[in-house]
Amino acid sequence: MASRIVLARASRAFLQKEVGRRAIHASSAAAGRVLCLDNIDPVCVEIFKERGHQADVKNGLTVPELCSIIGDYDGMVIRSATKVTGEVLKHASNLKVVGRAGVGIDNIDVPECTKAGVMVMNTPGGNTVSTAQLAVTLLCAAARRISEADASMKSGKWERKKFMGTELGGKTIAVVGCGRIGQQVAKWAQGFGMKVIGFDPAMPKDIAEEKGIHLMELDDIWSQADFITLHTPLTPDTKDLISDASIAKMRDGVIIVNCARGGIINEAALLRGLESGKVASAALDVYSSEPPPESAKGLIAHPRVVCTPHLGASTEEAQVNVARDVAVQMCDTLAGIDYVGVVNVDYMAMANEPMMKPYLELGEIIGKLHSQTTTGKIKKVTVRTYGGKLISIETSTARRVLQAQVLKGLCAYLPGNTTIPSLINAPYLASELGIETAIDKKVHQSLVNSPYSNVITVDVELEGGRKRTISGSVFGTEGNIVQIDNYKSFPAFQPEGTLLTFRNEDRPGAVSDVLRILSDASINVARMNVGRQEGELALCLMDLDAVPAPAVVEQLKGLGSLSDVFLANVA
Ligand SMILES: NC(=O)c1ccc[n+]([C@@H]2O[C@H](COP(=O)([O-])OP(=O)(O)OC[C@H]3O[C@@H](n4cnc5c(N)ncnc54)[C@H](O)[C@@H]3O)[C@@H](O)[C@H]2O)c1
Ligand SMILES: O=C(O)[C@H](O)COP(=O)(O)O
Repeated sequence: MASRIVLARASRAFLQKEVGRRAIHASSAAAGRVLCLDNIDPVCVEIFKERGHQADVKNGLTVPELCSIIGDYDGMVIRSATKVTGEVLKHASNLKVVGRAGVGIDNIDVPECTKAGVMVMNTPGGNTVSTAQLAVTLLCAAARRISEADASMKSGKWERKKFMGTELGGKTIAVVGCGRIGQQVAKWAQGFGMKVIGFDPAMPKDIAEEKGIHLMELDDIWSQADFITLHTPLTPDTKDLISDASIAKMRDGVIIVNCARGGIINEAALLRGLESGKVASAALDVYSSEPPPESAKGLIAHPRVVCTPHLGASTEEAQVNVARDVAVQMCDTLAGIDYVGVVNVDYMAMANEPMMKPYLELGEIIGKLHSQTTTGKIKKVTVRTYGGKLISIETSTARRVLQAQVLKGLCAYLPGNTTIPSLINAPYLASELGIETAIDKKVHQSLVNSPYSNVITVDVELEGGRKRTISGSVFGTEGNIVQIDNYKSFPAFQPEGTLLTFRNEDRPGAVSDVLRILSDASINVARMNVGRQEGELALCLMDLDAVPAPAVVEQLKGLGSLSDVFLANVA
């Protein structure tokens, strides 16, 4: 028990620290510090300053330099150059949000950010036109061999016969990834009179047809296309999409354009395709490593490769767009007003809805109570919501945010957890700790025919099959615990501060022994609740005005009439 008390105190210190560190609610619109990296357009800093934040611009930082200063910042703005790794996050003790001024987030370790309770956002849309324009420019340049002809002329030659090109009109272009940029490229390709086919698992066929894109299975695309243009993110599914195997299925003389991400093309395979003549030409803006290493020089130097150094978003217009978007989005998020562009957690706006407040507070208390009044490893947590006002706010987002808040409370006191839990990382932490989670809309059997509405029930399954259930109900705006396991006649109560819970023999004197020990230790009992069950020990909860010393709890544990003595902090 002593070790549980030490843990409870340490965890409380943890939580207090967390409140100052991570809480992002509408009330905390205080000025923050934001670090702007990667040559972001100055409009970004202007907006942060207008909104009362301190914004520092630093370009070209080394990883150690970044690690040494990031602890001072609430927000960080990056483009593709800065890598947000676990190492950087270890030093980012105040960081709340990483804002990517652009689309690709493959330079950000998103799971590590989630684990650290840091939101990640991007600004899709701001550089769509710019990047689509570069893709079409490269497509034309590759089709008309512009860079070869340019190099030839610059070397003093006049080689009119050498650079025979190909027309786009009447040819088929495959757009792989039909999102914002892919659709824009498709539109302009149609302007050239091209037939557009495409592949995108997330795009409905009818919408694609409306946009003039004939969707096909990926495997069927290769043999149909004269041109292939890539517009997907780099994911495990898209890594090495262009490989020896896919190139072998392509038409002879195919032209490939990549303005999406290096890594989608296997560069060694592409070089082999160019050398064999299977691939007529390739146009590349992005590389598997940037700047490309020595080993990629053969590809870049190939005469039939047109290349640019990741310039898709490098137009004045796009840079202003993404810098403005990221600043506005981050200011709103830091103020708890809005969460546009956040990619790693989708329920923050719901969490800030005023009507959610009492439910979230109650859910967190139930989570804290569970982990502090249970021995044994927690295997599964099921959150149930039922009745009254809850019905009107019951969306899947509301239920998930409630589940996250319950898990936040639970993880704060869970042995084995060393990470500060937050609304952002709690579901991740629970899963890392091997806890299965579920949401259920059915009322728990202990509350069938109960008079309570607006009920949150949390069932916990422990290793070995034991189960525990705690239910709470919101009365007006106050959360109350209304049921623990199957104990009957349990008066509803609002837990505050320090709770002593125990099971006792249901006979005269059992509870008064406890009161005597507490009184000898000068600890006042603010409130007391007792529940009973036929043939079982009674359950007693006492709200204490002070935290008993470990020796006092040991004395209580020594009473032969008690079992399951726990001290819980629910503040
Ligand atoms: N070169 C540059 O400077 C530059 C600039 C902007 C964006 N980009 C890159 O371009 C990519 C596309 O940007 P966007 O704004 O169009 O993003 P987007 O999210 O609007 O579109 C991406 C599309 O790819 C699809 N997709 C995902 N996995 C796929 C798969 N396995 N196969 C086929 N399609 C798949 C998605 O469903 C989505 O429709 C981004 O990943 C970004 O990294 C590069
Ligand atoms: O994903 C993106 O938005 C582009 O790759 C742009 O990257 P950049 O901001 O480094 O130019």
